[in-house]
Amino acid sequence: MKVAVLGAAGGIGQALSLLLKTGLPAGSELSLYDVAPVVPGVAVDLSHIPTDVKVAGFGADDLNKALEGSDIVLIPAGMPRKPGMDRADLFNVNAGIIKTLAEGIVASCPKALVGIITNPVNGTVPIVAEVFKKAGTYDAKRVFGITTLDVIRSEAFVAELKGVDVATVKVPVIGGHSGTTILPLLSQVEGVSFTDEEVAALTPRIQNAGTEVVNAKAGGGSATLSMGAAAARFCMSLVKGLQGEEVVDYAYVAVENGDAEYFAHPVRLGKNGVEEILSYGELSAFETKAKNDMLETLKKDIKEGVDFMA
Ligand SMILES: NC(=O)c1ccc[n+]([C@@H]2O[C@H](COP(=O)([O-])OP(=O)(O)OC[C@H]3O[C@@H](n4cnc5c(N)ncnc54)[C@H](O)[C@@H]3O)[C@@H](O)[C@H]2O)c1
Ligand SMILES: O=C(O)C[C@H](O)C(=O)O
Repeated sequence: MKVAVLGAAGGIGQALSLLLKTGLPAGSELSLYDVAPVVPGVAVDLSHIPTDVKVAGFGADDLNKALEGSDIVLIPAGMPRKPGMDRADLFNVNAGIIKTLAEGIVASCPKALVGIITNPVNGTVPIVAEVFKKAGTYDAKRVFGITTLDVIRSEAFVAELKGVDVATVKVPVIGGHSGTTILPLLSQVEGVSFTDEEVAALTPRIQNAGTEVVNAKAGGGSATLSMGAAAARFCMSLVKGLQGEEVVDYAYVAVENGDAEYFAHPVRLGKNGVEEILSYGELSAFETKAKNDMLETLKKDIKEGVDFMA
């Protein structure tokens, strides 16, 4: 199993690479790519951890070498937010980065499963899909926007609010990855119930959790450690799927006849990536309204990504 991390020298990239060095199955290869000159050093540093995962670092000119033969490519490359910015404000800078990296994937590992972290995820996932379509290598089952951070935050906040063991909490989160497009389905959390007031307070807390971190870091970036943990967890779901295990996880994927062209759903993962897009089930009246209200924003974000490649 070869996993490539593009943007591996950044805040997320380093945390994620550490977790993959210690968590990937024995015999795996971890390929670290970044335009920052520190990336070979990150690889050397990680290589001193005694696990059976081989690490190599690749600098700016070696994207193709970094990607060659990859089964999974994770992309946390690009600029993070500062206080006062929306994720959409990152589009102009990050769209070009994502396009270049997607072109590298076309050239070197067109069959890889690709997990996109770079914001704004609502628009960067369509860019990757459009690059692959242009090249004739698109397979909708292999392209994922990673929304696991919304899921793990929901688990943490629900456990904290209800005083239950976090290991037992499962919270479905659908939609997109910004503001109101993030829709936690609190009505479907098993074993606990919420008052209307709790739902009205917890839903925006989950939706604004990224901003909570951005403000707390006071200009020093956005979530990196929790995102590293989230991306590592999602990567392990992809790995298990590739190994033939049946896994269900949440991700922002292309959906036919869905609420929008791309929408985070529960998906059944397997050897080909998405084996089945599962229904998100019944929504409460609160969730139905929240979903209907955010669709215009989500569709606009998606169109921005598609139009960038037109
Ligand atoms: N999907 C999510 O839930 C989620 C969560 C947190 C952050 N993010 C996003 O992830 C991105 C990275 O955040 P971060 O905190 O790690 O930022 P960071 O600035 O710490 O790291 C970004 C890294 O990308 C590298 N980079 C820039 N251009 C590149 C290119 N063309 N090729 C390869 N590498 C390149 C930089 O050199 C840097 O090392 C941001 O866009 C941020 O908004 C997404
Ligand atoms: O909020 C951000 O800008 C980063 C990330 O999307 C998050 O949810 O933490």
